[in-house]
Amino acid sequence: MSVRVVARIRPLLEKELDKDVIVHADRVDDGKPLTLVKIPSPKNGAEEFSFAFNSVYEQATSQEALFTAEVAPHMKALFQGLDVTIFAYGVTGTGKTHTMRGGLRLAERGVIPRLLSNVFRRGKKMMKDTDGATTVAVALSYYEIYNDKVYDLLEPPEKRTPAGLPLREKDGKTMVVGLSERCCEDLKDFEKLYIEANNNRVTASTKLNAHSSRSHAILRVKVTQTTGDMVKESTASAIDLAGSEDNRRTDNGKERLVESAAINKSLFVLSQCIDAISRGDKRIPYRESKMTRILSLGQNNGITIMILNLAPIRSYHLDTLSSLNVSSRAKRIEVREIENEIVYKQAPRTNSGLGGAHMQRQPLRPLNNAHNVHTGALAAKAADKAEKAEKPDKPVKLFAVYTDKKPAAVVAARTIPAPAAANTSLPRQPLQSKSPSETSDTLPRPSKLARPTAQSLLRPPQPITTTQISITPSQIEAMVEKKVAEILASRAAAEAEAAAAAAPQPTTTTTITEPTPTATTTTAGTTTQPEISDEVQRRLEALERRIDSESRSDDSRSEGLRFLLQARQAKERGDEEGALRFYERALPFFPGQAKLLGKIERLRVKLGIQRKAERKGRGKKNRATSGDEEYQEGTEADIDEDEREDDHVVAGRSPARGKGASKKRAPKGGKVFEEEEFDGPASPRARQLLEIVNSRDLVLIKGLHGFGAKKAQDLVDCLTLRGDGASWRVESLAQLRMLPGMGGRTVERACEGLVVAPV
Ligand SMILES: Nc1ncnc2c1ncn2[C@@H]1O[C@H](COP(=O)(O)OP(=O)(O)OP(=O)(O)O)[C@@H](O)[C@H]1O
Repeated sequence: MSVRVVARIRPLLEKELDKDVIVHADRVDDGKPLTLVKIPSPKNGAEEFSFAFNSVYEQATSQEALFTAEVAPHMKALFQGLDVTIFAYGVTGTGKTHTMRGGLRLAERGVIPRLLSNVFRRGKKMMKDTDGATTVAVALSYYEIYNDKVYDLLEPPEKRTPAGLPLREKDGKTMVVGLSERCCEDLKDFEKLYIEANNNRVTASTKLNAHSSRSHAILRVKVTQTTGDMVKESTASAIDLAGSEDNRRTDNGKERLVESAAINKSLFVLSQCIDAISRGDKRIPYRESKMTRILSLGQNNGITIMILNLAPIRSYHLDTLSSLNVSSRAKRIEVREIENEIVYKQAPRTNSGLGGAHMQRQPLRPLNNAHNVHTGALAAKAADKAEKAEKPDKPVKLFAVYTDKKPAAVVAARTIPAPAAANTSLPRQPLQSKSPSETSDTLPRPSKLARPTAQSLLRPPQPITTTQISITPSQIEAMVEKKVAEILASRAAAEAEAAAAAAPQPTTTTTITEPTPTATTTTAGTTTQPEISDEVQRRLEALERRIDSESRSDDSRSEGLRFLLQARQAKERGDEEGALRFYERALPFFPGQAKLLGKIERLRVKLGIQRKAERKGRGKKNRATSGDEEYQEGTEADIDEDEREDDHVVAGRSPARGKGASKKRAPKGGKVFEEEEFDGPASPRARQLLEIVNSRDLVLIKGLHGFGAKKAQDLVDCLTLRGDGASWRVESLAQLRMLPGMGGRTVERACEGLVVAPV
């Protein structure tokens, strides 16, 4: 199923006039529902553009009507185990926060409080209908992404660290490490938490909106249904994106401009993701911003609803066209409606507690078992198969990383229900407590998550009988290697992950679960899956730790890149001292980087700041000189401000090049691009330049080599006028050269300024 995209036109605000209204809802035919948004061409008012959506809501639409039509129908699916994501998108001041949060009065309450009210009501009904056999727990996490950093809104601002919380991919989902989660008993509980948390959100006044959200806010509502020892978990996410804005209209000051750049960049990346998915590209640039990583549009399973908020008046004309363009393409994104797996409760592991809504750590499992892999149809098929084979009732264990050495009675004791909702806000505990010497005497080791058949879900779980098995060192090696490959592969490429998830998922897999002559035994007709020795367990844990630390280093790298970006922005503002400060702050993240050292050195010289080495006298002169030499040489590992992990081509001005660097990048004759970039097939660099130009994003265009504010502005105006609105695109560098104010040299320089990232 596709992402559902609906548009909502807000009513006129005070001081807005009827005569300025240019956006209308319309229908394809009389008697059909409203599905079209109509807006005149900015160039020729007599001409009208029409954009089709799944549904369109007029100015007069009430909060209740929107919720009833768009969100309430999916509440049942949420309780069936599907994740539901609702996000509001649009220009600043168009009503996103009003739609998602709304006002305090009953009629003005937005999607979020209504969603919570619905969840509590359903939960209570379910408990009542099952005479308490099923319990429903609701837990919230709430965070914002501000200037591409993640902050927990349920924690007071004093607790924020400058770097924010890191992200991590796990089981195909992006999670925030260290995020707190609060249990919520009822609507009152929620409201208290929510109001308090919203006070922590970064908002500020812009000319367009007195309370503009300067951050993307993400509320996650985790619903946990427990029946006996079966646990079904699903999450509703409500996302209020910050508004894209045109800085010409906002009168933003310096700080607001930095925020705005971050907001616009993440929204630009979102639009790039939407474009890439709708074009069917293999590579989707999710990782370019934290917001797109978290939103994972088209990657996440479940139901996704995008609400496009629109202002009806002329002063938003071009912005409205641009957001209509983006969101109408989002309709083409396919999402898989796949329920979350039911899991069996297990005794809490002592090393749990990375924190966050999804952060209960579990033993490493095969990837195809770690995703939401079974549809209702598959589950039914599995049940059918199980019945036909007259297999025993107990759940089939697909993968286990612990050796059960306890007698069956002890194993059975593990099925005693664990506390319903573990508070995952605790800091992460070291893993050492899992060593057998510390746990085996007093605590039984936690049981594994077993993948149940649908048949088995209907019956009480049986104790699992296991036997000690032996595995050779080479088998262990093979298992660990396979696991490493699986995990690294899952992180390596979004496309590989999407392809793997889209492919039919086998119900049993991996060498670990495959019975081998030594690993499988039969006891009283019950086939047990192979168990894994403590040694494997230890190695898998070491692996987990390695992956953890790798993902942390990813985050610190992006932190460093952020400083580089800030340095570049400062440089462009002419604030060389600021630029120097940011370069220096970036240095610890890229120790010894020749190019970075060179930049720092040159700025210091320019600003007349004496180098430490010079101050300390001759004796140390050599060391300082070697720094210079390093810069002159350039190295393979040089870092550019705009470097991005996943991209082949990176936007932005290329940093000043040392001899070595220019040698590397520029062909003879000083040209860093090939002639074909102008007339022949578009090179990656040319495509990147065209993408930036076609984005009409002033901040990005201003970042191009040789572009100042005026040239960028002229180009955006020219594109808008030239092509009857936001849909017209410059298709080639030759075409770009022909635009007024461009010319060969300008395009050439802009192209030169783009840095081709190493492949
Ligand atoms: N459907 C609506 N009915 C009544 N008032 C609305 C509606 N939509 C928006 N508004 C009003 O419009 C103004 C701007 O709305 P809001 O703050 O929700 O915009 P926004 O898109 O979230 O802006 P930003 O991105 O800057 O945070 C607010 O005063 C809000 O009350």
